[in-house]
Amino acid sequence: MLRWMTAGESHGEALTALMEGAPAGVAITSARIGSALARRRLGHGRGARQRFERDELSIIGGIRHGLTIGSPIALRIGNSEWPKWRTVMSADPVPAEDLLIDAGTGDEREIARNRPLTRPRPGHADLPGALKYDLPDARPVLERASARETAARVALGAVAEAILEQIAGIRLVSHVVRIGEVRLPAGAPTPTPEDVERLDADPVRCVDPATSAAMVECIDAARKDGDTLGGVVEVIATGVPIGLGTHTVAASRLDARLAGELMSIQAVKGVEIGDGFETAGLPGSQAHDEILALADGAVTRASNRAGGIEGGMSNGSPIRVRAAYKPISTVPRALRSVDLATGEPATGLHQRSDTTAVVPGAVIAQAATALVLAQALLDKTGGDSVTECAGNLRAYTERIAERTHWTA
Ligand SMILES: Cc1cc2nc3c(=O)[nH]c(=O)nc-3n(C[C@H](O)[C@H](O)[C@H](O)COP(=O)(O)O)c2cc1C
Ligand SMILES: C=C(O[C@@H]1CC(C(=O)O)=C[C@@H](OP(=O)(O)O)[C@H]1O)C(=O)O
Repeated sequence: MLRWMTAGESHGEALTALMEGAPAGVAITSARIGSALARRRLGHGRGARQRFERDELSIIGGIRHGLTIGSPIALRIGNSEWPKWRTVMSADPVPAEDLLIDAGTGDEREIARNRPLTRPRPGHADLPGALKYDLPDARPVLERASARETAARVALGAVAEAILEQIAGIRLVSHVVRIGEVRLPAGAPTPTPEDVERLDADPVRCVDPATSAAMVECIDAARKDGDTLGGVVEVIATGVPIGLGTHTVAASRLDARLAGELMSIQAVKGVEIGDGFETAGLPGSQAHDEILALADGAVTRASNRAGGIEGGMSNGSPIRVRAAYKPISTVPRALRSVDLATGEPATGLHQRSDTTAVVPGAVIAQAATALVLAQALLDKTGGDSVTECAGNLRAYTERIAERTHWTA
């Protein structure tokens, strides 16, 4: 079974990403993983940190000469800003005087880094985390809650996309469909994997230039107003064979697995499969995707409102999922809070923040989707090598083609 895990803190030395269960023979390079990491850094609405921080990728294990070798894949994403955080985030104890609020440098940013974080931000992990883990300072909580962790998941997502592509020809694309109140109009074209370069070039990863301009304006207005924004992203996977996931075990349903993984992304508060929320209001006669033809393994449907999943299984149509991001909780126009050290009224901590995470959020949602689809694909095909997995998939699809070959 394909499994993955990440470790590391936002301002720590590095993030670590581990993947177990990838077959041997998947072509993947640090350039390909690096370009996924670079894509996550694109987009209008992020704060200063994205401009100066660099992801320093190294492949530690599981890949040799550009091919996976079947062993666990280990990736390290070093943080170029580590020297500034070496004391605050030291794993070993440090002398108390080094952690004084003003360690003598007189540098305001240095002072801010060292100060205990006792003014929890409503919407962030600070308050429940500090109380649950019995910590006087929310620093350790926000360090791990931070979406910096998504760099590790995006790196793993690049491996997952290579697995999907090389075994089954499955490809993914992600885009932004809403930021604040600005929405992609109904009827706008749905992007395909061929549109990736164009989407990368757009400041808000939007297919429609007029909507993109309105989204940029909306982000700029929020920033000027000391506020933050949320929005909605969509991920589309094409070339998915029938039968990934299962109706037989609740937790193994493909839609359940996708929803769980997407919901695990920082700030995601809603997941939609296909037109889930809209179809809730339609009569059944208009809500489903009529089957127009079934021949030699190919299914023709009148629509794809189900987002390519029926009964917890892929149905051969493109998979289409959406994730709703809430607005960033470090609101410059700080929200009311209570100081954890004194119990006195305070305002939530604010040093710097993104205005919106929706644009990188699309890329992160794509990685999450790729990981779940790769896991479901390998569940279906089994196999220790790409050749074996692809052969098993071929035998299965040939059987479906055989079953749906109608002779007069
Ligand atoms: C790409 C990305 C960037 C984010 N940047 C910030 C930020 O600058 N400030 C902030 O308060 N939250 C930011 N968040 C959201 C927090 O990480 C998230 O709200 C927090 O961990 C609490 O988790 P929850 O919102 O899922 O409940 C970001 C999220 C993502 C996906
Ligand atoms: C570093 C990243 O995102 C960070 C995620 C984040 C948060 O609270 O989630 C808060 C911000 O960091 P800071 O509080 O240090 O300014 C973002 O920059 C990244 O995505 O690479």
